[in-house]
Amino acid sequence: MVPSVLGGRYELEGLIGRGGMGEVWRGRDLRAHRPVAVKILAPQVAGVASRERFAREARAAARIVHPNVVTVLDVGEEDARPYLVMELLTGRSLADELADRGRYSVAEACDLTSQAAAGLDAAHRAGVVHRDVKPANLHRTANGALKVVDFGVAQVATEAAQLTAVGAVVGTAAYLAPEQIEGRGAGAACDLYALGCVCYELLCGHPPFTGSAPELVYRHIHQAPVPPSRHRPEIPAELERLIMALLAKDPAARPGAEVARQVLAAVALTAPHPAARPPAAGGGARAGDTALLDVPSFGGPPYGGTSPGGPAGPPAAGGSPERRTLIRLGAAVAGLAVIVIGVAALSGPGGQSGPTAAAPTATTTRAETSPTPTRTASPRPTPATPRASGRPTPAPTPVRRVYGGYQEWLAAFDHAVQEQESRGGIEQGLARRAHDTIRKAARDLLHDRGRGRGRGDKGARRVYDLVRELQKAHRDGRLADGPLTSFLDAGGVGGRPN
Ligand SMILES: Nc1ncnc2c1ncn2[C@@H]1O[C@H](COP(=O)(O)OP(=O)(O)OP(=O)(O)O)[C@@H](O)[C@H]1O
Repeated sequence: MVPSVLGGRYELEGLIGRGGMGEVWRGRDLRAHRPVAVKILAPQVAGVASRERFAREARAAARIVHPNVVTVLDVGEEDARPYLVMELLTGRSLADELADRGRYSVAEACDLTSQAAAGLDAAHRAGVVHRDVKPANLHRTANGALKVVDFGVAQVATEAAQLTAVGAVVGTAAYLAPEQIEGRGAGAACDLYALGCVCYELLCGHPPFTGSAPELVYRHIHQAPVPPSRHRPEIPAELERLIMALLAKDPAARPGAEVARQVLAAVALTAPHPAARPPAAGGGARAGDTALLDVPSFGGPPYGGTSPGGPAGPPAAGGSPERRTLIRLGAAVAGLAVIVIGVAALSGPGGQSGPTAAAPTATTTRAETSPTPTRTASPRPTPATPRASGRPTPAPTPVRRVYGGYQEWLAAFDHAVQEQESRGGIEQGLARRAHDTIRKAARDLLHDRGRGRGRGDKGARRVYDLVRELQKAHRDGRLADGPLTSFLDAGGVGGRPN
């Protein structure tokens, strides 16, 4: 029996679902007058030790404020049953979606997994490990944002289970890292292993290992996964390398969440977008041969030597492959970021002034849903000053300072177009052209790979023309106010057209 009001504040309105740990209810915060979701721990996992641990984990989870992590609002206890109050999510879990629709397109799978990686990165930096990453704990909201739910709950379940059955492992066997199974500690790297399993499943329709629980245990520990491209030949090579690295048996050999996010976001951007370009029937050549991001290996200590269970630090210092990759990418994009800011400067009112908003305050449109933007541009960069010839001079603080790179800025641009499409207010043809231009520019940029200016320059100019076209469409009423115009306003590409 569950009381109808918890803590004198949260009124329960209806059961959303039941899991191994308890029940999730739709409710209302009577004090703040807003809808909430309430997770109530099942009695069998609500022993005294578990209750204390649950409260600790919930408080830790509440520290993670990120657009890709469900917001924990409160934690309490009623009749010896601990409960957790969260933001109420719209949409459905990826497990439900997978069951209904089967595998995802490469672009969509990478976009979703990159969002999950962003959430995990924020958690790991806050010292919180999820330990039960799986499609059922990844929730896609109605506006397309992905939220990781159930942080820290698995640890409570593990401890509760160990009280009753020595050696019991809690988690979903298909996503358990070898070190978790063997009880060698479940640090941040176990979330990366599970993320690799999830990405594999979104792409192939099934996780890397299947079978009964004992078979799964054996396979996670001893078997090499079948490369996902054997199931789906169009999987790009760099994506396959990432997935195989995430599935490394040795936790120290797995990449960190931020590296995973970058690779996934880059692949999502350049993989064929089903809405814009339906994939050719029957597969065909491996798209990975037009590699985007060179990620030769993920050797080295991705967690900077943190102990199991500790936070994932930034990429290892010195010459680790991860770091070299980032530096190479940075070198490749820096010149172009400057060009784009430069041309943006020309698009300001009158065509002469500096960029009106070269210092966006939000990273991507997804970040708008967060009460606290994840990264902010501070201090405000100095605007680029166009030369008399119209060619830009290098901007001292390029966009990449805010977006992490031109590639990422393009990804945010593309995402803004997608968001605008999902809300309406943009002509279909215009949206399709925008996706095509942005993705082609991203491909051209990677083609250059730091070899100096070439196709990437042309791509940057096409992006500039696209911005102009969108501004004109806004003036002509073919593009309504929304996520895309906000992006253009905030993204260092000139002021809103008059
Ligand atoms: N904040 C939320 N807002 C809306 N629905 C939610 C929220 N959190 C969880 N749910 C939904 O509630 C249902 C039950 O979730 P719960 O976490 O208890 O179970 P599970 O994840 O399916 O299983 P388990 O806890 O055993 O891993 C799921 O359908 C889940 O998508």
